[in-house]
Amino acid sequence: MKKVLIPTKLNAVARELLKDSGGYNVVHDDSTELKELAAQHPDTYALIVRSDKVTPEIIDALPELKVIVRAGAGYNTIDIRYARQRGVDVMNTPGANANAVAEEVVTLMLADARHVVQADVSTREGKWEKKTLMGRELTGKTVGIVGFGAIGRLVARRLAGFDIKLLTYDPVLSEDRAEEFGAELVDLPTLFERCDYISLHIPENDDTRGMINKDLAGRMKEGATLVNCARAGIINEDDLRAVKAEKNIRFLNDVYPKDAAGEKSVADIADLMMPHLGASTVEANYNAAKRAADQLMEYDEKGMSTYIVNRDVPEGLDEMYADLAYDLAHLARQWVGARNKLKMIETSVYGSLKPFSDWMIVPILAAVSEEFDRSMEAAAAREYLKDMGIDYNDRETDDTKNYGNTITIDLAANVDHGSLRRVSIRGTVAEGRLMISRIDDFDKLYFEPEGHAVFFRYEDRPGVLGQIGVALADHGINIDDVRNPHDESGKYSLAIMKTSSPVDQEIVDRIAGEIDAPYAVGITF
Ligand SMILES: NC(=O)C1=CN([C@@H]2O[C@H](COP(=O)(O)OP(=O)(O)OC[C@H]3O[C@@H](n4cnc5c(N)ncnc54)[C@H](O)[C@@H]3O)[C@@H](O)[C@H]2O)C=CC1
Ligand SMILES: O=C(O)C(=O)COP(=O)(O)O
Repeated sequence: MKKVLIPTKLNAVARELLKDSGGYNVVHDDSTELKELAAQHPDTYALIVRSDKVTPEIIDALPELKVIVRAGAGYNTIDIRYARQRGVDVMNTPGANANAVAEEVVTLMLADARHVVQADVSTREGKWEKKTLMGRELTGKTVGIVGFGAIGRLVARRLAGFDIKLLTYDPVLSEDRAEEFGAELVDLPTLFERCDYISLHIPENDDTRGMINKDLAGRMKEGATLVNCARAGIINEDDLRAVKAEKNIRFLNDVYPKDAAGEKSVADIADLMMPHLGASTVEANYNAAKRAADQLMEYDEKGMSTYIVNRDVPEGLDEMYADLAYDLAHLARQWVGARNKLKMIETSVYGSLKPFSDWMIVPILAAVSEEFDRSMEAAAAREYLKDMGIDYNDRETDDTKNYGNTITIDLAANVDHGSLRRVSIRGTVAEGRLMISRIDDFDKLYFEPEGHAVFFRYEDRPGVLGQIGVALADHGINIDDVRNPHDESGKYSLAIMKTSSPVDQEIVDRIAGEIDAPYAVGITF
């Protein structure tokens, strides 16, 4: 049974669903520190968290860990890059708690506009501050939503009853789509200049950290309100502090650098502060818990999930093609010699995959270089290649060749005395399976890159397959499947054998010597 650790306050539905499925041993404990729980349960397979910090130390303490599910939206508290390096997938449950946040935003806006907290305190104290607590109405005001995702859209819908003028900024949103929500798509400076209320609904990441700076805050209208129920790091606190004093900005806040008791650095500038309660409703907690359990079970069934956030596959690209690019590059790298210095990578991407050809360098590089982190961007990959002195060429391709949706990867590496060793490998996805269709001149292979395999290229003659089979058997290795195509000239043969267990390159090299095969590779996909 797979062990699932839930070290957080999460609706019991997650625990129950997983237990009922019969496949999971669930440890749900929200009163012990995650660090301590990790030490107690090193055999944890999946971790389900909320805003709990998942550091490299936690990941390292769980050597069996395969997946982290963030029951919620923001995953900036999880070291997703480190998780990637360790082969751990990270998922979130987008939208599951969005309505709770949207309602919190409306609550904060109205509470501040009508001085609800202050009025309660002073009335309890026996005061009658009817004159000083004059309010403002939300109706008819201009509201700007930064980030028009699950929460941003719901804020728009919930506020619709107030007859507001709605502006939004989101780089992936089209004007037409914004219009469908009754919103005008504008740039960020315009949004800050025109709105009475601005609500932030973007993730915190390298692009958005400190995004709300002096320039943007300085554009706000006198007395306008800024709501942050997204993440603390998005706002440059000192810049906001400076502008707030000048312009009487109202600042309503739910989020902090750290989710913990203690003094808050924003206390002097925040007009309302909540202890990160955006998602803390019974309904959202149930939804997120259920989604976390359902997604985990689906992930285990299919071995894949569209909710994975640290594999970085672009929208519109079937994840399988990213895996294909990885497997092709992995095989090509072994083919040119895993320890030989790589000199050149060339990709030829056909059919509907063409728009993603630039991005393909990410899984390719992850396959050919252990240090490269698959969660990185294509631009970083190209920089990395430049630094390593590896030529990279994404070839223009011609679809009249009828190659369908295929990827070809050519690699060249330096062998002794500056000579180059090259390989060209093509593959596709057919019937939902990855297929390697060509290696150099060996065509129509349709070989599934899965499990363990050995490849030997040799001058064609009878008896070689038998020799390889006997040599493998001597090492206790069984053969599960064999292909033995000839190249176009008919002079060379390629033996592809799937084996019951991995075959050390040392054994492969010894067999290659016996059968005089200059190209020989043992690989596990
Ligand atoms: N206070 C709380 O308890 C909660 C806070 N959150 C925070 O809210 C954030 C948004 O959540 P969702 O709406 O569910 O996520 P989402 O992924 O559905 O939406 C985020 C939107 O932000 C947009 N975006 C990304 N970078 C941007 C940029 N530089 N400028 C403008 N827009 C940008 C994206 O295109 C996307 O449409 C989460 O990442 C999380 O940090 C989420 C849930 C609860
Ligand atoms: O889902 C999110 O991004 C949130 O910020 C909610 O955090 P929480 O689950 O309440 O710790």
